Amino acid sequence: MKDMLTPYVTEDGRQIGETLMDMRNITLRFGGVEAIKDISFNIQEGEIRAIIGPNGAGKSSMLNVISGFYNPQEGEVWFRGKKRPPMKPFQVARLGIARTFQNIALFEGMSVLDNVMTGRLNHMNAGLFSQALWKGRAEREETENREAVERVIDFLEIQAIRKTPVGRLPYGLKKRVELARALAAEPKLLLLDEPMAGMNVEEKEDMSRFILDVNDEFGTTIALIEHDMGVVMDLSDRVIVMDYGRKIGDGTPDEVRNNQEVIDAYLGVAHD
Ligand SMILES: Nc1ncnc2c1ncn2[C@@H]1O[C@H](COP(=O)(O)OP(=O)(O)OP(=O)(O)O)[C@@H](O)[C@H]1O
Repeated sequence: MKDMLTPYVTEDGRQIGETLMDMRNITLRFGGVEAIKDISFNIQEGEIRAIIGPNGAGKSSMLNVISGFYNPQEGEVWFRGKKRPPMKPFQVARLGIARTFQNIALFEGMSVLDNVMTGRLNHMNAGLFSQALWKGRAEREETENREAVERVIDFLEIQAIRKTPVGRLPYGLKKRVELARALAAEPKLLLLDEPMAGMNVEEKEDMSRFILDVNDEFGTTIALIEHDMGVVMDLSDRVIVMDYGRKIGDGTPDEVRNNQEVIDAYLGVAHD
């Protein structure tokens, strides 16, 4: 296997950079349940990195550790060359990590535009007091936020529904709006929790295209959990396979496909 810790160029010519996120010996427990058992892996700048595994393997728990929803009992989280102390999710978001959720978490009564705008909250620094003191700065910030939101709305081709309340949209479009909101934050690392869940074939194709375009055009590094194996193998540069809280495989889609332990886990071979 090639040394993935150094920058490399993918088969489709994308430049992958240095390590962006480094998870070192992570263990996460819920009471007596070890959801993550001593797992290490890295995510390199520009990569599309998938986490797969059977139900209950610990995938969501891992995404929740990355996004600060859970702080692991053991191990270290390194981001952009610095060890990250235990943090709250909003602090992690400020570092440049945005996410979408398995069950869509949008404001159903609000328009698409307003929902996407909430993705800019981390960029809104001018409080009421400073707005009064430095009106110019607050106005500049407002313009920047509007422009960032409009860019994302154009990019994800949701201009036509920008005024529509999210509650009236079909499922596939809601998922796209959620992606838009995460992207509006201009994250360094984008976490997608089952972006294709519940979608039909056409919606999955659209979502795959948008994920690839986001990665290609914005250079956003992406980590995703996804159950659709075809999608995972097509989209990802490298795949981590979890089973019962352990990491049983890590490598390119081909390496993972040919890993006997991974094959056994998916075929349901009994554990000792
Ligand atoms: N908040 C929690 N409290 C207690 N146990 C939990 C909690 N969250 C997850 N677990 C347990 O941790 C283990 C891993 O769960 P997790 O949801 O991370 O798996 P998963 O691979 O994402 O599963 P799925 O594919 O079904 O979403 C499971 O045994 C689960 O019951």
